[in-house]
Amino acid sequence: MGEQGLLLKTEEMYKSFGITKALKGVGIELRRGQILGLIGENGSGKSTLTSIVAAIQPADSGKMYLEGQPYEPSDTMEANEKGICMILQEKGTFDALTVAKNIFVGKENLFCKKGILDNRAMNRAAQEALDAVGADYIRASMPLGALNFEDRKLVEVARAMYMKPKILIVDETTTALSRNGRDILYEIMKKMKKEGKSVIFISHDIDELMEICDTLTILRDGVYIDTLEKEKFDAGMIRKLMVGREVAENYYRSDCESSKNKEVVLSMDHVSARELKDITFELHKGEILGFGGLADCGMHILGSVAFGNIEPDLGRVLAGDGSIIASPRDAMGRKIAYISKNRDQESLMVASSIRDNICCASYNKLSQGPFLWPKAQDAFVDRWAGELEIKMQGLYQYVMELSGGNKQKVALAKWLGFGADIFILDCPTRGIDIGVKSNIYALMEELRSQGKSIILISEELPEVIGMSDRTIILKDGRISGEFKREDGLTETLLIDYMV
Ligand SMILES: Nc1ncnc2c1ncn2[C@@H]1O[C@H](COP(=O)(O)OP(=O)(O)OP(=O)(O)O)[C@@H](O)[C@H]1O
Repeated sequence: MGEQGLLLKTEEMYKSFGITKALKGVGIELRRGQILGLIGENGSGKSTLTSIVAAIQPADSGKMYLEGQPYEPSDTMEANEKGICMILQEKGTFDALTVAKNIFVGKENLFCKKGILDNRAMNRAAQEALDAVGADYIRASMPLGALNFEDRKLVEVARAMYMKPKILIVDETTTALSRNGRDILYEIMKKMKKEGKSVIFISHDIDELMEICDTLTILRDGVYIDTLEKEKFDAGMIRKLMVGREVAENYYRSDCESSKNKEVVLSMDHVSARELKDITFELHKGEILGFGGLADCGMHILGSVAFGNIEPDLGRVLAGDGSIIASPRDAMGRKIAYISKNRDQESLMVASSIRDNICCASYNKLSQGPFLWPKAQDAFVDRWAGELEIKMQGLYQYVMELSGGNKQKVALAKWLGFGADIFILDCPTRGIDIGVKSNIYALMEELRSQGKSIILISEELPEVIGMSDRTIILKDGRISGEFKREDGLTETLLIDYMV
């Protein structure tokens, strides 16, 4: 490749956070019309590198070139003006503002005349931005807080695309999107490529990366490892380069038997709540019960209702002893744990330490009378953070400073430490790298063999099929099918019940 085709180049990028060396001399190259995938284990430096390119934070040292010229943006506005936009891993929007104000946050002056904001013009332009990315069903004048998690992400996509970027950076966004949202994003990437623009795409899904990207750059522990062109893509090789050792491809359960225990530990009795309609099921002891469907089928609400977060309009959620679960307090009293898909907002206290997050559900266990024993807390956190291999500087580090996958591990560590008997896991491996993913599946099998029960909600059908004793498919808020593990399930069969 001649320098001519080169759009962006980084050289010798270094970045440390205290004792953590997030980037150790990373250089990458991005060509015009290229979709470049970035892959690496949790904490390998992907978000750090791309957020420096998008000027969200500065590097400690290193050089960047855009179209052959030194590129030294002082803030995100300047990066935007130079054609670089980034869609963040977690929430980058404000609930209290309208969709339009979120799209034009910081750019309100585009719609100001003599100091007065022309809301109608702003709404019109925002609607055009939404329509242009295929999210025309989202209304620009709505408050953002009224949208679901997936649609909020699309607002961010519309905001980025309104800037007509030359380089779009997509950081682990597809796992936050519905199928429809993913298709929208893939279309955008393909269109950019056709127009000679470029994309940096971060994902943990190797199949997705191999399909979408032209080139893959692999990072490990803040170090550049290798770059592969499409014709050299090989899943086994990519995994090996990422982790530094061979990783088995098949990490799901190998048995084909369903659990036979009939003891009911949790049930829903004709529950209707928001988009859920007339849901009845029983979860048994020692069972993994999978829920699958399209992102808007109601399965994410189901998890929240089962934990008592959302009150049913009709029907009841019952614990095994027949008592009603009407609040998270009731749920925790019955040893029920819940991990939401909406990780940073609902599963974690990101502005608190790792220690507080892991201990917060277990203070009863860690206290004696009114006293909390710091040493007991430290040992507790050490044990569970170790079990999940959380990459951190120390127990007192803020959760917001962790990489995405390590945040997810903190959420899991909290509930494992709590000693829950029932786990409601909504997209538990979201953003988690393949090495740790297999540990989480092994952990789920172990919990099951200890007689614990799991509700696994996931948009990844292979995960649901691979791990569940029984699978329930939801469609438009209703149960459309129920299958046992031994039924020889395939994705194709289940998709027929989803759409
Ligand atoms: N603001 C910060 N303060 C302290 N440490 C940080 C901060 N941001 C990132 N780090 C650390 O830098 C390292 C690299 O993190 P980064 O988010 O770049 O990883 P990643 O490859 O994007 O991971 P993931 O796949 O989990 O999203 C991690 O150890 C992380 O904890």
